Amino acid sequence: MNKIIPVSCAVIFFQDKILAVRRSPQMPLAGFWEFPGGKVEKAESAQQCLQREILEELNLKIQIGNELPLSEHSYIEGITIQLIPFLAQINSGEITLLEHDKYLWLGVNELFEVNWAIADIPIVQYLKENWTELITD
Ligand SMILES: Nc1nc2c([nH]c(=O)n2[C@@H]2O[C@H](COP(=O)(O)OP(=O)(O)OP(=O)(O)O)[C@@H](O)[C@H]2O)c(=O)[nH]1
Repeated sequence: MNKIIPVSCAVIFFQDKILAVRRSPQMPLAGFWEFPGGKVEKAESAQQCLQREILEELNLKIQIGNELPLSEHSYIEGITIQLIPFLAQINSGEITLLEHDKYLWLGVNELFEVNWAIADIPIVQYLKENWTELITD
């Protein structure tokens, strides 16, 4: 039996760059870069989850935009992570790393300079291919 775990994540953009965060040593997949977000809980939408997680992880309030294509990956047999990415912009707050240990703003030519979690790679590739249409201020 395969279990699907929906995970919302935010592609936060600002001045032609997107925000990437690094998983800290105490997290699974430590050292890998990802988009901030987390598992969608019962009784919340993917967007509600994202507002909650971004506040918990970065102390930011965001405005959520379009949903981007899903990416699925199975790190463990029988469990599939279904990543649901949304474009987002910061509404208020300063980035405060409450769970991750590093963040970077990446431009289109820097996207692959970090070691992304495997499930993120198709999303990053999609961003690279559609950058101008997607990431405009
Ligand atoms: N948030 C987030 N998780 C990702 C990404 N890519 C990716 O493979 N994942 C995986 O998706 C899962 C999300 O778990 P999480 O630890 O961020 O979520 P959470 O805060 O709800 O976790 P918890 O309830 O286990 O504490 C992890 O297995 C994580 O490695 C990504 O870009 N963002």
